[in-house]
Amino acid sequence: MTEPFLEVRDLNVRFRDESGFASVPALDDISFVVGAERVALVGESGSGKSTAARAVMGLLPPSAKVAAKNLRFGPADLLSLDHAGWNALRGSGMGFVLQDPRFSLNPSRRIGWQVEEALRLHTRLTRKERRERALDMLSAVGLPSPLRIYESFPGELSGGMGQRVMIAAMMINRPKLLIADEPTSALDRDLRDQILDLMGRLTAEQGAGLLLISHDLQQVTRFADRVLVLYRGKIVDERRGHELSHSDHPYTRTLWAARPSAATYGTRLPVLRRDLGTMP
Ligand SMILES: Nc1ncnc2c1ncn2[C@@H]1O[C@H](COP(=O)(O)OP(=O)(O)OP(=O)(O)O)[C@@H](O)[C@H]1O
Repeated sequence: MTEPFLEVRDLNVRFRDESGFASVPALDDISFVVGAERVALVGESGSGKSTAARAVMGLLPPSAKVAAKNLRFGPADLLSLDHAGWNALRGSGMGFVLQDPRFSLNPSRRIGWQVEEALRLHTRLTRKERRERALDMLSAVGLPSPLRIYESFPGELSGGMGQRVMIAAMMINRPKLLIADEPTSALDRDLRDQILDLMGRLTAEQGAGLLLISHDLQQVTRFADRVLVLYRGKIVDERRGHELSHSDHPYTRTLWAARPSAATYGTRLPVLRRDLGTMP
């Protein structure tokens, strides 16, 4: 692996409610790195996948207490970044694709304006250059008639097209890391692999890393270089993607056995029973 872009060491997150901080942390000292590769975080519902992604993106709510021995993105210490530092990082170093583009795209702005945003905020490109880059990017993500899409509003696009637009907007300024939190779970089954492959291809072409949060073990097995398995806020297993199905770890085996069938495909992983005797 190349030099990692993201380094997470002993990341601990606790949420607070009216009665104080939860006794069980949402993330219990997890450590991992991501370089120019595809890393997936999997685990049942509530295991901490989204909390890990949000901690890395600086998007946890104020009720979260975040501590870590090390939480770095390149030279940036994420624990001490101020508002301006986060804005700079989010527009140029890291991109995010979330579950449903309807919540990420501004419904009242044209697609072109939104795809160009990172260039407008973080580069000195002229209006004409930005437009050219945006049209190239819309074409690179496989959208037909980029010019028409450029002039459209989000409400005129399907979910799959919206997700392609998000990917274009996130990759246009060549980030070092793309974080995708369940990016395909709102899409029809036949679109899921296409969208994932698109993110994989663009990140590889740009020499970037991809951190994928997924509950779809089948998808992850095919796609990820490395898979980190989360259970109750801890990383309990780490495998190469294609090795996940024959992991000898008891929790991974249970998770694999509980993966949705064709009939239940797309649903969240169930919360598994808690009496896995040999669990760490
Ligand atoms: N804003 C919050 N306030 C309080 N507790 C939270 C908050 N967000 C997450 N949690 C708790 O943190 C733990 C991890 O949740 P998280 O959403 O990260 O899990 P997940 O693996 O992403 O689950 P899912 O697959 O259902 O999205 C859970 O116990 C959850 O209830």
